[in-house]
Amino acid sequence: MTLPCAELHLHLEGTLEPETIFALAERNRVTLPYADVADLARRYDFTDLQSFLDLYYANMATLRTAEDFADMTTAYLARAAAGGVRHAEVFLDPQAHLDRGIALETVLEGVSTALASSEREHGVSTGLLIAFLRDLDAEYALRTLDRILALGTPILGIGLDSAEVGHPPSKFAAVYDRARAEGLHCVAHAGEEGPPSYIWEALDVLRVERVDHGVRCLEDDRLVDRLVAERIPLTVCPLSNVRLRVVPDLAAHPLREMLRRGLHVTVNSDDPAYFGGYLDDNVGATARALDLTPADLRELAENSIEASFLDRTRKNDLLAEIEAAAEAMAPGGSR
Ligand code: HPA
Ligand SMILES: [Zn+2]
Repeated sequence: MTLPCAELHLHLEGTLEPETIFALAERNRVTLPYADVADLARRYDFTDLQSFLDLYYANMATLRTAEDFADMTTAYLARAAAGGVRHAEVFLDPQAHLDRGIALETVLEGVSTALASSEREHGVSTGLLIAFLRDLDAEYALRTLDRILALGTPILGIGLDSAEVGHPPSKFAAVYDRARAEGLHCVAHAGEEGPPSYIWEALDVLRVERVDHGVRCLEDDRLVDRLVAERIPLTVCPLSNVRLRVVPDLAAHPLREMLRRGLHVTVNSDDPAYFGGYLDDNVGATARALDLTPADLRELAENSIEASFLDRTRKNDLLAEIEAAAEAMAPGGSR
């Protein structure tokens, strides 16, 4: 059994399983360049972030209608709930769909409809983070943000994803200023493939409240000290880091070192359909590879709640659920 927790780093489009991609292709009469599901699954042998992104964007061609976006979101929420997720703050890449000629309204309607019924249907509260593609220009991001705000779709905040190296956070200063002025939360991918200086920029220029990935902070002691002192959460994704060769294998993953150094780390799945597992799979595999203790697992679950953008009351309720579950799992407990 996994402890109740929050998932804070999850790309909805990264939850499209090979079987779903084929089902959507058939429904929308999209011709895929793969012979069958097994042929597609064989291509999930990535060498770096870009090799994954190429396939990730290509497979989005199967998403056409609001129903497709709703079904993708619902399938994720059901699977996440089964793995102990009680709150999810999820990324969506609207520009990747706009660039394929899908209307913003279609994308947002499908996703937000599924998110709105999640608490009732899956017991998972939700928030939507709009991610901007950092390899595209900042003016396009700003235009897209303005259009989303004009539509009035409820959103929790913004993030920055896609190809990191060569696209430092400072490029998006104006976008983050605008989002903050609108009362939105601000997060950004930094220090996945990019250097520690990108994490500094995300903090100093974008003034992010959380850093997505951030594992390369360990190359800079002064940066680690700052992240600890300011209690900035890092949304770490262990299986993603292995599959994108940020680390050689799980046994070499720095998660335990990060915990020991006092960093506010959480475990997340990033793109679970592509990287070999959902949040519970990430926690389980990492716990085995790194010999994490029950106290470590409880700290990770508690961190995920504290690092979320939930209000204090809901955080306290979920922390109480974690405490009860941890006690039930302890030797002599009821489970
Ligand atoms: O892990 C990621 N990194 C950057 N961009 C992404 N887009 C989806 N997943 C990722
Ligand atoms: Zn990510």
